[in-house]
Amino acid sequence: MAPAAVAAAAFPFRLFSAEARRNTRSVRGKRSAARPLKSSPPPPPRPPSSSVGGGGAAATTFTRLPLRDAPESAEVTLDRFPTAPANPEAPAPAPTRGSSVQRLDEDDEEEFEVGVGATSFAQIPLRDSPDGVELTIGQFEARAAGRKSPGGRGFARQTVEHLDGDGDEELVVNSRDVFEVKRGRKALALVPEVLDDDDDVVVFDPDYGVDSDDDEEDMFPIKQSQKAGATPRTELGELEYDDEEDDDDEFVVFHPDYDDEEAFEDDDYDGEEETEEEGEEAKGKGVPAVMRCFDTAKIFAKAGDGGNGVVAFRREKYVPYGGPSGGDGGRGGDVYVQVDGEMNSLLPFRKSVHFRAGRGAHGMGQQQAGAKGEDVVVKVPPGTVVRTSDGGVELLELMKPGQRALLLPGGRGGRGNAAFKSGTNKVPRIAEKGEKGPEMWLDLELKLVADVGIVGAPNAGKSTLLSVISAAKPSIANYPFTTLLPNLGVVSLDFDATMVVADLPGLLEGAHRGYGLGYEFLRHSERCSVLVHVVDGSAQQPDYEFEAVRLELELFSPSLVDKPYVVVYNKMDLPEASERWNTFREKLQAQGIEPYCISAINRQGTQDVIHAAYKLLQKERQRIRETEDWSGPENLNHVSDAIKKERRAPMNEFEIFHDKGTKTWTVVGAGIERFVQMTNWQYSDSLKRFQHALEACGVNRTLIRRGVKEGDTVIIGEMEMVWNDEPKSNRPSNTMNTKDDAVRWPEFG
Ligand SMILES: Nc1nc2c(ncn2[C@@H]2O[C@H](COP(=O)(O)OP(=O)(O)OP(=O)(O)O)[C@@H](O)[C@H]2O)c(=O)[nH]1
Ligand SMILES: [Mg+2]
Repeated sequence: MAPAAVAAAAFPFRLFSAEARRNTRSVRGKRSAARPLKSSPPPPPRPPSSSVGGGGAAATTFTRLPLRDAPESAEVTLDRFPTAPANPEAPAPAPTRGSSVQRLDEDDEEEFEVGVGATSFAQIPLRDSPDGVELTIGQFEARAAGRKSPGGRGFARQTVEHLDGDGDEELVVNSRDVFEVKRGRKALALVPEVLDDDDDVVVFDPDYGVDSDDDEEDMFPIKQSQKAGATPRTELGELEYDDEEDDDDEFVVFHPDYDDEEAFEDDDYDGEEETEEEGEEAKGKGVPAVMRCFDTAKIFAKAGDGGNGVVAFRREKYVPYGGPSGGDGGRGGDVYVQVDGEMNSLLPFRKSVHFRAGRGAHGMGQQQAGAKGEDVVVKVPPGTVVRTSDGGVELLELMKPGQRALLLPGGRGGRGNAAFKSGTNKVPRIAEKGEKGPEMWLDLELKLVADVGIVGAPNAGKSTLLSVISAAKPSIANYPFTTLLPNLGVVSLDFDATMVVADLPGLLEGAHRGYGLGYEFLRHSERCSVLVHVVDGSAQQPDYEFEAVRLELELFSPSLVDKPYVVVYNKMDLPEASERWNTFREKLQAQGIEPYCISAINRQGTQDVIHAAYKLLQKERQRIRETEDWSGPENLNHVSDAIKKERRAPMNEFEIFHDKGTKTWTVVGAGIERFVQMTNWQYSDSLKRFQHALEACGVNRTLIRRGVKEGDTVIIGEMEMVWNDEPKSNRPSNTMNTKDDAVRWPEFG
């Protein structure tokens, strides 16, 4: 049943745009003709309408634009007015006119409905713009034919990119209709270029993040230029419907409330991507290229939506009244994050940004449940920290190869009508939609992971030591703070064993409070299993220096001083160092420490240090293994646990916000919003159940108590309704207690 018809039921709410809200992002049609463009920028600011475009493509072309926004039988005429071409010399395109109605398949996931009028077709001119400028290319009026029309005004906009100098190849990066209806809201339509099937014509789908596919990687950045604009024409004309063109177009119509900004929210391609070369230079000053490129990444993850449950009844020979047999939808696929020991950078995430698990299959007749959606595994290198992009909350720290976390659990499948059978309702005409899978943007950061950290005062010779024991080439100089960022080196031992050694910036007194450069890197040294403490033998008081650095470590974190460590007395080639060696050694021996002496620069004594450190490392690894066995595996699924918990939120926990100006009441509550999201309005029993739910969980009562008035708007999740004061007798009050209609609550989990 169409939502409009459902609305006629005698309940306090009249539905007017539930489906529109729900479908704000759905897309129908041929994807090949109009592929989402990943690297599209948000639309540029509108050019001043007075400036006439120059240098645009010679040809103005047309596309047919199906606008479907109507109840089934309504007819809408959409009049459109072609623009003045960007090139004033070129002839203006002929006005065209069209009117048609199209009914989309209700079972199709990608169908959409919009609450403004009827389906109609129109032609609008495309591609008459200079590069990268958003143009208003036509204006039109929309009205419903043969009935009192809501009336409205609209215009079409597009942004074009010319791919090469001679203008042969071009790309419509953003083309949409904007129309306003009387309520003062806006509706947007994204339209594809359909004249040819070339892949170079791409429509920017604001939901592209969710629909990404691998091809998108080939997209190139788009440079924005604000060179010119075009003049919109407002002259009226009639559009002609062109039968020749295929009408299997992809298009999106947004709900009136849909916000322009929001449409591009998922697009994290900020200026950096567009002007990669210059952008990075400017941004990354002073940061080594390797650090700024590969140590952070931003990705989008979405768990699969649950499949829909269906309504079906058994129809068999000799079984005259077969019961309900609609199966449940399958669960959506999950998103996992897993540590891959082979990876050592976040570089791959520059290319693939979107990770979407598959949606669950819909239920079928004969009580067959739909299949579960496919899981997706995001592979990250060891040492990856996962945070929410929004707010920077740390979610996971994934250090060891093989670690795996369930990050986003797939949406539950909707129940089919077989699940709604009860003693009082033997022919339930109701089924749920699948639950939406959660989605989020995530920031990944790769932390330094080294087995051994070289610590010590500035200028002690830490980098020199690393340079002689590994192939690393850190900068070495005779002044403090030569090392600004940690250097990593892989040390190979004789017996085919390796360890990763980090040379850290020098530690000063006060480092634990942020003095010097050491603070950031003390955090890194927390991840090392073993420390090598280098002491400058040529210092005035080497033992005092040693104590000071130990104290800094302790003040920063007691766990650091508890780490096994090796003390290395350096610069033994210098006379002042060798003179003080014995005193130093005795002092440390008194504390139970056996120091090593080396001349890093001459590579003397360094092998002993390596072996000593490696021995400690092996012991430490063994210890970690044992304690891990004892403490059991870490629970890495707390993010999905939290999401699952929220899914169980009771429906009667909600808050109501009232906006007096717009007479809007917004009901906010995870439980009730989930209920709304899973309600499938195409089934006749759904509205009844929904109304019962509102009664039972106290939404109606609370609204009445707070003074809701006839005609006020009530919004719950994706559902928007108008409050209707009904005569008492029609109120569905106490329906919970009536016999004929037991309310079945959604099962959470
Ligand atoms: N004579 C002598 N000089 C050394 C030795 N090891 C390092 N040096 C010198 O000490 C100075 C500092 O060396 P680095 O390796 O840069 O010291 P660092 O500890 O990394 O210093 P920061 O990075 O500034 O904390 C350089 O001039 C080195 O040549 C050594 O064994 N003998
Ligand atoms: Mg150094």
